[in-house]
Amino acid sequence: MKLSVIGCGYLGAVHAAAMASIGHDVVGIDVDERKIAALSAGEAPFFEPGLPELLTQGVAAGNLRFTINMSAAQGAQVHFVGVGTPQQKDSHAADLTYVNAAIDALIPYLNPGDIVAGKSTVPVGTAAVLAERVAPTGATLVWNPEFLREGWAVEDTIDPDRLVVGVPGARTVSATQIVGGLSDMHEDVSSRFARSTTAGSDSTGSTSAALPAEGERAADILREVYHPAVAKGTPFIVTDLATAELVKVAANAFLATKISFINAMAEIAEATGADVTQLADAIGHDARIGRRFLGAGIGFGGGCLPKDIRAFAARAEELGRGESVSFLREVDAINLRRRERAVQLVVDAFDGQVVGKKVTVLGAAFKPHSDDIRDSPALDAAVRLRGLGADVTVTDPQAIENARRQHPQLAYVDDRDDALRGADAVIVVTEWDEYRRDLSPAHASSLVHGKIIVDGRNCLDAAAWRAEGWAYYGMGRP
Ligand SMILES: NC(=O)c1ccc[n+]([C@@H]2O[C@H](COP(=O)([O-])OP(=O)(O)OC[C@H]3O[C@@H](n4cnc5c(N)ncnc54)[C@H](O)[C@@H]3O)[C@@H](O)[C@H]2O)c1
Ligand SMILES: O=c1ccn([C@@H]2O[C@H](COP(=O)(O)OP(=O)(O)O[C@H]3O[C@H](CO)[C@@H](O)[C@H](O)[C@H]3O)[C@@H](O)[C@H]2O)c(=O)[nH]1
Repeated sequence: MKLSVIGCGYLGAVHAAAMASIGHDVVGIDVDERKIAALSAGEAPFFEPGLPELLTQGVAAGNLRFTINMSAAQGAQVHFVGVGTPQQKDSHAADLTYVNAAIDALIPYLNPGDIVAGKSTVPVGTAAVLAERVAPTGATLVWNPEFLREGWAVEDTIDPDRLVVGVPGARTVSATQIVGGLSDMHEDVSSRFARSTTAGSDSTGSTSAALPAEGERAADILREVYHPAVAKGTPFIVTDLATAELVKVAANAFLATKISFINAMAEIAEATGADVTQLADAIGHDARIGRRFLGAGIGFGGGCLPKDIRAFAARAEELGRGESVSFLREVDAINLRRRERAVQLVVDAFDGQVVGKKVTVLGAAFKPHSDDIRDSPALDAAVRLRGLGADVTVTDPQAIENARRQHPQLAYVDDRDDALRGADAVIVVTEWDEYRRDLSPAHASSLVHGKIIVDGRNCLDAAAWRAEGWAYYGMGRP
């Protein structure tokens, strides 16, 4: 199938390459000439495991190309839109400038019957407005939110844990509502539901939707796009536009809440001498809770969770439902307090005398396996420590170039051991294997000047570091 992917950043470049790898004929379009030049040469413009291989393969095979010309979208059957939706400069709301610009630029090249599939994370209600703008072209707008994690983006795109497609006119109804006869839906709903499930959606208890023809056709086309995942039984959930938009922000709100919950427990643990990592293990054994995303530490960052919870709260306010998600403000506040806490641990380790102390910051990316520094807790800590007068050196296996561009005032060293040499204190803020697994306390001891280590990710073996004579400080653990 011919596809276009508009916006070739962390989401779009991976989406384009992944779609080519499953056999589609893909053109990726972006306004950033440098990015397009790199991608066209088969090079990844950012670090994402597995992406270089897919790019080389697709570009060489001829079914993956990149351009800055929107006219290249003409003739594609599905147009994915994955441009950025950052936080607005002067508010918590999402900035939709790029989405609006991309749709406006695409409209002249749409043919009747085309599908425009929004992938950007947008405030609920955006898709309905865009659908009206697209409608005169005869194309159909659907919303197909993306759940990939950076660092696992290729795998998550090709083999997602679920696919969600919001289509126009759909009213979401659950199988139980229909089967149990509890629905107040129109009487022909069951036959339409049966049609949409036989089209391949539901062997998994997924919900589906009562679809008018346009929505049903759009859902079928998206099933064809994602054919390998659909064939292996990946839940394919068809909803209305608003539900699809909400699914995305609700998922991120839940993940952020889970992290802030455990970080709130870390605060209580700090006041009581308890160990939040043991607490997380213990509650995580309850299958209803689960251990994943209970990693207490310096908190969440990145280009998604922080801005998405803020945009969600801002949108809820606009809808007059601010109080429904007012807890997200607390989630945000807990998260930001952990950054302060990590910095305070360093300051306290020096009895408040941090001025002029050499502090090595291990990590700059917002998480390992990524070079993304958007709203990175690691860099936030580095900047704060420098602001307090420490002599800060930052190292990271992948993110130094991005970090230097954003924070040129910080000192950067590529090599981990060079960065550690002569340090008065070390703080681990991104749990790369290089710091978590491959750095032994004995080796670190041979490099540093002072044996103080702050474990901002609770990723080190506290006993092992202490046994080597280090003053070890974790986040919510003794
Ligand atoms: N990064 C992720 O892990 C991820 C996962 C799921 C959803 N999302 C969402 O996807 C969207 C994109 O995120 P990202 O991380 O890829 O951002 P990004 O900043 O890496 O990429 C956005 C790209 O869009 C391009 N762009 C901007 N305006 C354009 C236009 N008018 N036409 C064509 N291209 C244009 C930019 O040049 C940039 O390359 C956001 O809404 C984000 O919330 C991201
Ligand atoms: O137990 C945990 C897990 C994560 N984090 C931090 O949380 C942030 C986000 O991590 P993660 O969710 O793995 O990264 P992203 O790549 O930003 O992915 C999130 O944001 C994407 C963009 O919306 C979604 O598609 C993904 O499903 C969602 O996980 C990072 O700073 C992590 O260090 C913790 O502090 N503790």
